Amino acid sequence: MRLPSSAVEHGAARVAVLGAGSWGTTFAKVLADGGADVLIWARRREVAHEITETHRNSGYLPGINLPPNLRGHDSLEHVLAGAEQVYLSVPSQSLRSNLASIRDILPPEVPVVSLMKGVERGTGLRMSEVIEQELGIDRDRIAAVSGPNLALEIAKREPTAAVVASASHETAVAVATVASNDYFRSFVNTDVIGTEFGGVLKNLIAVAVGIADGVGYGENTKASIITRGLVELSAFAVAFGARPETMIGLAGLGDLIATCESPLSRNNTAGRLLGQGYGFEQVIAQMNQTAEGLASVGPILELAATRGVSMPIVAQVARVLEGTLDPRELAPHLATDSDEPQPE
Ligand SMILES: NC(=O)c1ccc[n+]([C@@H]2O[C@H](COP(=O)([O-])OP(=O)(O)OC[C@H]3O[C@@H](n4cnc5c(N)ncnc54)[C@H](O)[C@@H]3O)[C@@H](O)[C@H]2O)c1
Ligand SMILES: O=P(O)(O)OC[C@H](O)CO
Repeated sequence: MRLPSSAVEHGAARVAVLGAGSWGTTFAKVLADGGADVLIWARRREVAHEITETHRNSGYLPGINLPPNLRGHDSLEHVLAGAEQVYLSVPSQSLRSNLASIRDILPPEVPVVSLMKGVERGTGLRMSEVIEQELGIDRDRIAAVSGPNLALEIAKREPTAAVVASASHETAVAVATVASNDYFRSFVNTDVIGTEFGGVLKNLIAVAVGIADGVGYGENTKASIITRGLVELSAFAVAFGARPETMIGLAGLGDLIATCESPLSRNNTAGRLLGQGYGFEQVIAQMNQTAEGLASVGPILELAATRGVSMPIVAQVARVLEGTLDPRELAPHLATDSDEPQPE
């Protein structure tokens, strides 16, 4: 495999980012601010044009100036040609169809990096699994980035850390080398399962915290949901092969704190609207950005059932979404299987 870190040593790495929403654009800025020569693919020509000509993506990152070494284009062929690393940041449910469009034009051997935090409805597959399946590439070429990474804060250069996970340590290091700068530090690990599931599951707990917020409950309720949520997400991820320590790292606890505490979080916002009494369809209509948690609830509960993992908080979120549980009834102490006192 080509190791792009060498490209950094000898000059700017040429990287491609697919998806020009808030995270794709912010991550492209992270890469560009780290010295890479970045081309970002936008579905809409006017967005690509705005990025290149005015160094803005005003629909997603209002008030943020983008660097000149970040340019936009609406042609996948153009963006991928010559890329040494490829980053993917489209909504999780659209990943598979987007991969079908790049399968034949992906440069050989280059790392493919998921920036996404969802699982695929219908299959329950993590994004790296969808990439492996749809592109037919070796898993050593695939990496996933996750962590406490609220886009707008990072776009403003607020210091942040993330973790790059790959089955191949070399790939993780190559990606982390390019995806680091003076305000964004990438750590590495080889626990792809834990890193990806951390990003997916914290979204669901953030919806629950948002619901509690919307109802008007205070800090005790939210802290209880976050703490019990960490137990729940760790039990789930470990049952699927994650390392326990990953779940208390940046991609687990770190992201859980950021997403549950921030009004910038779309998942938290969606939960708050539910807690205020809006129905699922009304919430969807009010969201103009992707809240991955809403689509992940079903597949996560299906996966949990296959391994006998109890997920009381996520199950309650599902019931609020389907309208069978009053948001005021959501409670962090409820267990799905027993009313008897449980060990913490
Ligand atoms: N925004 C964040 O703070 C943040 C941080 C970390 C990870 N993420 C993850 O990044 C991923 C992308 O989220 P985002 O925040 O950029 O979402 P977004 O809603 O801001 O942008 C999504 C982008 O995908 C495009 N898109 C929509 N449907 C598409 C389709 N069918 N095919 C191709 N492109 C399509 C949209 O036009 C838009 O450019 C999600 O999995 C999210 O969980 C987001
Ligand atoms: O806005 P959210 O809820 O998708 O969260 C954004 C990031 O995942 C936070 O790390």
